[in-house]
Amino acid sequence: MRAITLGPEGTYSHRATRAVADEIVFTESVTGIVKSVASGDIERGVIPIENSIEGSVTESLDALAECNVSVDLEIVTPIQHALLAQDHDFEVVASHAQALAQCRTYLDSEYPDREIETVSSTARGVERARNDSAVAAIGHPDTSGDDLQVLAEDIQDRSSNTTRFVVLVPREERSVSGGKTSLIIYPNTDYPGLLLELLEPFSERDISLSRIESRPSGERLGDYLFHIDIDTGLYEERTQQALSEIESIADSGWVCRLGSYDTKHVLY
Ligand SMILES: O=C(O)C(=O)Cc1ccccc1
Repeated sequence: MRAITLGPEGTYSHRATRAVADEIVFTESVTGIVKSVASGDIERGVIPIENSIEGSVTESLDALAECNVSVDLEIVTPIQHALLAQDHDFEVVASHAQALAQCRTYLDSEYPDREIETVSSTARGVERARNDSAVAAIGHPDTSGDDLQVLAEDIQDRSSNTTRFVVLVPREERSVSGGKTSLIIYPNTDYPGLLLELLEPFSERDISLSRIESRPSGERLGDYLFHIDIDTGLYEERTQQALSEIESIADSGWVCRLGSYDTKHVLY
């Protein structure tokens, strides 16, 4: 099975993808991964979606809002960051925005005067550090190779740092058989109590939400898409009933069923 994920080699996304694919290709943007799967160029895509310290990867949520791929599996994995550099005399810390945010307290207390550089992935930051002694990277300790030192390990702000990735498949392969479901609701309207109304069909059927996140629709200020994950599968009658009720409330907009899936916990 061929899968595309965030590269270059050595990213956390790469490590997660190894659990589901034997052939892995890389690109430098989450949007590019979603596009490759939607167009049928590559069978699977793996993107980071949410982190226990830093929250949602908004680029991922926005790319999924096109609703042209499906979620087939979620991968949950602990993340332990290391600080990597040629030596201690670095001036810049380069990494993915999520990694920098997950280590904010550490950087503020240990290296308050160093410049921060956001790059497209942790592995890209490691590459920067390998090519430039003025740069340190935050990434997985195994990416240090022969030319970088691991200056510090476990530098994330909380010892428990977990990231959730999703495995994407083309829309035609959408599964209804997993135990969790991801949805996007775009009501395209606004009135007092709208969100309450949209959530009641879940509550009435004892369906628990594991996540709700609003993202701007891009249409106008104050207009939102709601990304919702629930703890039931699309194959369940109560999920179908709740969704048809929600569809009639959101009849000026749309409801996207991204798919039902199970969870794989990956330790590496
Ligand atoms: O840049 C990477 O290595 C990624 O895969 C994105 C990411 C960054 C930080 C934590 C989890 C995923």
